[in-house]
This record gives sequence, structure tokens and C-alpha cells, in this order.
Amino acid sequence: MIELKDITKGFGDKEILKGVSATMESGKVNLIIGASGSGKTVMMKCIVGLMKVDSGSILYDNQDFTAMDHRAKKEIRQQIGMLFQGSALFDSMTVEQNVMFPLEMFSKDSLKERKKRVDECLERVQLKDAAKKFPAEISGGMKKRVGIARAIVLNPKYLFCDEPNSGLDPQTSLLIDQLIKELTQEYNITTVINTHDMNTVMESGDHIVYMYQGQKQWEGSNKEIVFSKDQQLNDFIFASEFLRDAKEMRQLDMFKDSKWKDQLEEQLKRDGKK
Ligand SMILES: Nc1ncnc2c1ncn2[C@@H]1O[C@H](COP(=O)(O)OP(=O)(O)OP(=O)(O)O)[C@@H](O)[C@H]1O
Repeated sequence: MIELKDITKGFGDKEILKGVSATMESGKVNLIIGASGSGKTVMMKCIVGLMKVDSGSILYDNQDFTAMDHRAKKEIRQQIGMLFQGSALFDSMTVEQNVMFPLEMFSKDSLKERKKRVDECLERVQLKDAAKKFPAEISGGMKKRVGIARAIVLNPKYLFCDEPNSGLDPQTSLLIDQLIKELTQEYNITTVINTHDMNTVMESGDHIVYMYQGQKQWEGSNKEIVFSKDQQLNDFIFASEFLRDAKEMRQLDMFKDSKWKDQLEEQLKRDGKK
């Protein structure tokens, strides 16, 4: 679990993060969403330590990352996997060499063990046949899968993904979302995704943190999101008529589940529809 406690970050006299507290849960896909400029990337950079917060603290499984010395921070960083926007693969290396790279940097395993681990990861993302190919020879979706294999090769406890669906078609996006979700559950990873993709929000966001102008405006599950009365959040998520219809359909679908029945009835009463 990662906890943010009242973090602030500014540049010069411009305050970007204005006291954000939020929780990213283990074994869950945690999403950071919000309009452009709301502070999502700055927040993600602060969490992984690429930027230093001005105040507040960030706890990795109860250990205060913000108060750690360089060595302790390095240990946490070695438990972090990162999937970058655009995949950020090394063009001159084959797929398997790209996945091997973090092991060569940080692992003390023998070459045989490292090769075995690379094979396992490539198998897991269904890319064994592409092991000897170069990034220029594979599709955007395959590149993302190489990026995912590389991000998990060191068995991370925490996985950060920056816009994992950018530049992908809707079907490939879904497959990437599914893969990230499966890996998160299989290895009980605390996954944090910065995304603009509403499909990801509705389909795979277990826990969602909505940022608005440098503050956490809303936090909850993708089930709770369809019942939220927060105007900013609703304007952002259900921006089109199509999405508003989808929201109502999701509510009706959840109505079948007794767990949500009371909540929906209450909402319909409040909205004067019942
Ligand atoms: N290194 C920096 N120096 C100064 N200002 C910065 C820096 N990094 C980010 N900002 C500012 O912080 C604000 C939030 O930026 P951020 O990149 O976090 O937004 P975002 O929500 O991730 O947007 P997008 O969805 O477009 O990626 C912006 O006004 C941006 O100009």
C-alpha cells in the first residue's frame, strides 16, 4: 500500500499539489485521473521520488519514503517497476535484451537464471516468438507488452504506468489493461496508473483518485464512481451523452447486485426518478 499524507509541491511561486492525501491499495489497479494540468504527472513523479515534495509524506507499506536516506530510498526504488509512455525501449536492443536490462543492472542471479526469468516474463506477456526482434519490427501494442515484461522482470511490489494506452487502438488498449490487471492481482502488486482513458476507469480501475486543480477532489472505486454526486467528477468522467447513458446502464446493471440496490434506490429517490 502507498499512502500520501498532505503532500505539497510547487515550482517558484506556483503551487501545483495543494495538500494531497490519498491511498493506493495493494493488489489493486489504482488510477490517477484528472484534466490536463491538474497535477497527475507531478504527483506520480513525487511518489516515485523523481521529484521531492515540499511538505507532507509518502509511505510505502508504512515506511516513510520522504524521510529516508539515499540508501533506503534506493531499496524502495528497486521494488518499483515502471512502464513509460511510448514504452521507452532501447531501439538497438532486441526484445529479450530490453527485458534483460534491469536484471543486468540490479540482479545478482547467474546468466542462466536471468535468461530463465526473461523467458518467463516474455511467456507471460505472450511475446516469446518476438524475443529476437527489434522494437522497430513490432507493433505499438507489442512494444507496450515488452515494456510491461521489463517492468515486472524484477518482481516489483509497486508498478507505475504513465498513460499505458496512449497511441493504442481501443481493442489493444483493453488487452493491455487486462494484462496489467491480471499481473497486479497475480503478484499482489500496488499498481498506480496515470490515465485519461475512460474505458480503463470504468473497466479496470479498482481504486480511483480524481485530481482537480492540484487537489484530490474524489477517491473511490469504479463502482462508487457511478453513484458519485461530485459535479466536477461527473463533468469530467461522463462528459458526453454517450458516457452519461453508459453510466445509467452501469447503474441499472449494478441494481441486480443486492449490494448496490439500496444505494441506487436512494439515488433514484434523490433524483426524483422514483
Ligand atoms: N518541472 C516543472 N517546472 C515548472 N512547472 C511544472 C513542472 N512540471 C509540471 N509543471 C506544471 O505543473 C502543472 C501540472 O502539470 P502535470 O504535468 O502534473 O499535469 P497533468 O495533470 O499530468 O497533465 P497532462 O494530463 O496533460 O499530462 C502544469 O501547470 C505544469 O506546467
